[in-house]
Amino acid sequence: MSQGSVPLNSRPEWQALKTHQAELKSTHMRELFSSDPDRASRFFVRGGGLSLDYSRNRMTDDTLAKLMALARECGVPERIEAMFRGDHINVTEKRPALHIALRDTSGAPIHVDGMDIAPEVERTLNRMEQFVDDVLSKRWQGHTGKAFTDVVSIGIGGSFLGPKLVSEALRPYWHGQLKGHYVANIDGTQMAEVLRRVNPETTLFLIQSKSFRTQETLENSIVARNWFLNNGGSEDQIAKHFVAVTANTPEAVNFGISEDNIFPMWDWVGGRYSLWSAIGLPVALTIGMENFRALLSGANAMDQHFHTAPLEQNLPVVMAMLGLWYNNFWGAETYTILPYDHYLRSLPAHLQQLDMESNGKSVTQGGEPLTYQSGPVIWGGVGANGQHAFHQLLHQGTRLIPADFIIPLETHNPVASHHVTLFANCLSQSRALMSGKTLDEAKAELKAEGMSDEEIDKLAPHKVIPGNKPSNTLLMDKSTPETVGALIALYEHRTFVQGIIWDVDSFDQWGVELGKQMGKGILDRLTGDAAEGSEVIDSSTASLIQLYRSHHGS
Ligand SMILES: O=P(O)(O)OC[C@H]1O[C@](O)(CO)[C@@H](O)[C@@H]1O
Repeated sequence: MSQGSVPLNSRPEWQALKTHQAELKSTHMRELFSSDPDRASRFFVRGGGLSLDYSRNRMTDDTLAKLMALARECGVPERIEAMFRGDHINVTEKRPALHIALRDTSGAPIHVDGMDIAPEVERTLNRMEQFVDDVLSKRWQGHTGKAFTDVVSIGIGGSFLGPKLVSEALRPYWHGQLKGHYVANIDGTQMAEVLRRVNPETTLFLIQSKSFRTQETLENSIVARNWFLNNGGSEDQIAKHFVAVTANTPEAVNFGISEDNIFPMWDWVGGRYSLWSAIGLPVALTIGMENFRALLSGANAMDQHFHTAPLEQNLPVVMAMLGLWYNNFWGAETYTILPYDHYLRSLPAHLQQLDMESNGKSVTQGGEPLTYQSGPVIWGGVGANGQHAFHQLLHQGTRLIPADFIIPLETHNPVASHHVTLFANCLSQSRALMSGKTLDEAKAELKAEGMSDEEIDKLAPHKVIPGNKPSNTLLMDKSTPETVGALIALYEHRTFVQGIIWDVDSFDQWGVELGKQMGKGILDRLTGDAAEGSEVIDSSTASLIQLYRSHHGS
């Protein structure tokens, strides 16, 4: 629902933040720390097993109060309630967004249009459990009676990024019986590389597509089926090797998947929020159902926190409002995610889809053009590698890029003194971003090295690091199913809260449709199948098509 007639950026709470930003602009975070020794303990919040130090932000108590006033004015508490109640918060598609229901193990009813969906969620989890158990106990085997050794998951976007992230994040929990592979891309190289490594007698394929209409997934699934049939399998054995997860059972059946092998999805779960559903099957198969349920319960702990904590102590809300502070009041165009944990290396890619597909919008829920910025560009990479690559720009570039540092207090792999060194790297990066180095400090350093005054004057400006670069530090005890679940749920809710303030529909993705629609026409032209009198296309596309066709002699 649109939030009334006063545009967001004309409201008093917004204007107050604008004025406040102008006042705070010339204050360096160094000053904020030196004038306020309790800062770190005050700007610290815990929730769902995670802890957040957000003291290294361009903010004071007043900033927090003003940000929360804006959150209240925009109806954040009411919209959180609406989500948990199952209201149609996805307004353009007229449906709820109830990923929280997938991890609610309380048994309490959750209604979608008057129907309690909790029993269906539990039934599906039990079916997943049975399936995982059948495969792992070798009751469900390949067509020649051999146990499965590999699972190939075919899906793209939300039917790929979430499960892949969680599989990697929970590598220490793999039971080792099954090796997981993911194929998303329509670039045939990915499929070819996977098929080269697996055996048709011992490979299980999971076709993951909510719509069962996604071209990449369908074409890859056809390749997998043909490969199976050309390598010893027969039509009536497909049921032993192909399982689907979809909300579109008729299409999956049409494709040749046995109805018994189809796990449900629901239209009240968005693709990028679906890893908690049967789309998580590749994860459950590699870590076991008990660990998968622990993942759900970690996410549920974050849901409870999000639902009940006051805004000022609400982790997703605090992170959302700080992100918005830089996005809308300080001109930050991008936001970086820096996991200091090798197991979380795919987190930036997952959050990129989660956030950019959700909040990459330019009209309000009521269809009015936005007169302020919505979601930023999300990017990132694993620390400490990034320190030797892109961190230079964070430290000395001209852009303001807020960062989230994410690190577990304990590693699964206590190799030499690596973890404590990694931890030191993480803390020193966020500290360096905050404090920087002044010209006087740079000069003093060079002087101590014995450099001449003339050389110092030339070199010192290059050694100045402005600092005052904001970051959050998110901590967890260890990367476990529970903490990884909570971490992903935290970012889901952070995204939702920002969408509330910007008054966009965070649960639709109409923008991706145009490329899909145009793809068919261009494919027909590339293959020479375009009908007479097809739509006129621009000269750039036409000449690139020509280039491709002449390269292929057509
Ligand atoms: O699960 P499906 O229906 O194949 O869709 C895959 C992905 O495609 C998208 O629609 C974007 O193209 C995503 O929202 C979704 O996660």
